[in-house]
Amino acid sequence: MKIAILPGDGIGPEITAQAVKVLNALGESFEMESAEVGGAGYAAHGHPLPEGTLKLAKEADAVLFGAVGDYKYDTLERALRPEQAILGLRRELNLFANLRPAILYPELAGASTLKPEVVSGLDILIIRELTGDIYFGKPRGVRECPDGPFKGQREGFDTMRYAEGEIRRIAHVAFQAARKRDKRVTSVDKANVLETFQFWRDIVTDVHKEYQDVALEHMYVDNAAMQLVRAPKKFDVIVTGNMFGDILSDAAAMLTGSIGMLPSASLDANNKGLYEPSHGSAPDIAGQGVANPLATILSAAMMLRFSLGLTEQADRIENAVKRVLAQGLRTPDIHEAGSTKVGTEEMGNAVVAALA
Ligand SMILES: NC(=O)C1=CN([C@@H]2O[C@H](COP(=O)(O)OP(=O)(O)OC[C@H]3O[C@@H](n4cnc5c(N)ncnc54)[C@H](O)[C@@H]3O)[C@@H](O)[C@H]2O)C=CC1
Ligand SMILES: CC(C)CC(=O)C(=O)O
Ligand SMILES: [Mg+2]
Repeated sequence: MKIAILPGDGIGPEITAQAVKVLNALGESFEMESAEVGGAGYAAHGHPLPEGTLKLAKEADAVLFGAVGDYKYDTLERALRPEQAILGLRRELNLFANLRPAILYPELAGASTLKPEVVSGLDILIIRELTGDIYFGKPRGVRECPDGPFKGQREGFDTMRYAEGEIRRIAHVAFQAARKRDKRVTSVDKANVLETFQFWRDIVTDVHKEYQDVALEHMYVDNAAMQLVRAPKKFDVIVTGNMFGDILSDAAAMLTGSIGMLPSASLDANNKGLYEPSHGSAPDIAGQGVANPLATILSAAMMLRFSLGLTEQADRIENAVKRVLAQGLRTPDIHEAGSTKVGTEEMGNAVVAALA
C-alpha cells in the first residue's frame, strides 16, 4: 500500500513526522513517499502543487497531508500561493466529501473553552462539501463596478454556485453516515438569502425521500454557529457547503479542546482520500516543537479505516491517543493545571509507546 506524504509548510512537517512515526510502528509494510507541497513546493519547484507531487498523490492509495501556507507568500499572485496546493489536490482528486468528526475525549473536558456540561460526551460529524461553492466558482476577480452607487470603482467578486449533482452526492454521504450513527442530519444553509442555498435545501429535501429512517432538519448557518456553542450535543451529522463547513468546523474544533484535536478525511466517490488535520500551518508556533500532532495522527487513523481497509490498526491508533490523554500528557494548546506539558515529538513518541 502506497501512501503519499505531503508535509507542506509551517507546523506541517513537525506534525506529519509524528503521524509517520506512528504508522511505521504498526508493523505493516507501507510504502511511503514524500513530496513538497504549498510554499515548500513553490520554493523547490516554482509551483505550490508541482507536477511530481500531483502525480504521486494520484498514484498513491492515500495521501497524508500536513498543512500549507505562510504569510511570506501572501503577496504572491493567487495561482502561486501555497493554499492553491490543497485546493488543487481536492479538485484534481475529486475529493468532494470532507468528514470532520468533532469528538471530545473525556480527559479534555476541562480544556475546552466551553463548560464541561455543554461539551462532555460530544460526538458530532461535520460533512463539508469540498470541491464546489464560492471557493471554486467562476467568474471571480477584481473588475470595474458596472452599476450602483459605486459604479466605475474597482470591485472584488466571487461566484457561489452548486450543481444539482454536487448537492445530491454530498447529501447521500451525509444520510448514509447518519445511518451508522444517531440517524439525524442537520443541513446547514442560508436559504433565506441565497439562491444557491435555497436550491441546496430543495435538493437535500428530495434526496431525503430515500432515507426516511433518518431525521432531517434544516438550519440557517448563523443559527447553526450559535447552536454549536449553545448546545453542540444536539447535533449528530451536520452537512453543509464548502465555505460554511470551513468556518463551522473551526468553531467545532474548540468544542474538542483545541483545533489541534480535529482530524479530517477528504474522500472521492470510491473512498480514495486525502487525510489532514482541520487546522492550517500555524506559522505563529512553527519550528517551536509545541504543535499538537494528535489531529494529524488521528487523520492517519481515518486513512487506515476509510482508504486502506485496516480497521484494527485504526482502532489501535485511536486507543493509543486515548491512553496518552489518560496519562495526562498535553501539548500546550490543551494543557491545564495538573497535566504534564509535552512537545510535539514527545507526544508522538507517547502515542507510539501506547500502541497495544
Ligand atoms: N488545509 C490547510 O493547509 C490550511 C491552511 N491554512 C493556512 O494556514 C495559515 C495559517 O492560518 P490561520 O488562519 O492562522 O489558521 P491555523 O489553523 O494555522 O492557526 C490558527 C490558530 O490555531 C493554532 N493551531 C493550529 N494548529 C495547531 C496545532 N496543531 N497545535 C496547536 N495550535 C494550533 C495556531 O497556532 C493559531 O493560533 C494560512 O496561510 C492559511 O491560509 C489554513 C487552514 C487550512
Ligand atoms: C485553504 C483553505 C480552504 C483551507 C481551509 O481552511 C480548510 O480546508 O479548512
Ligand atoms: Mg479551514
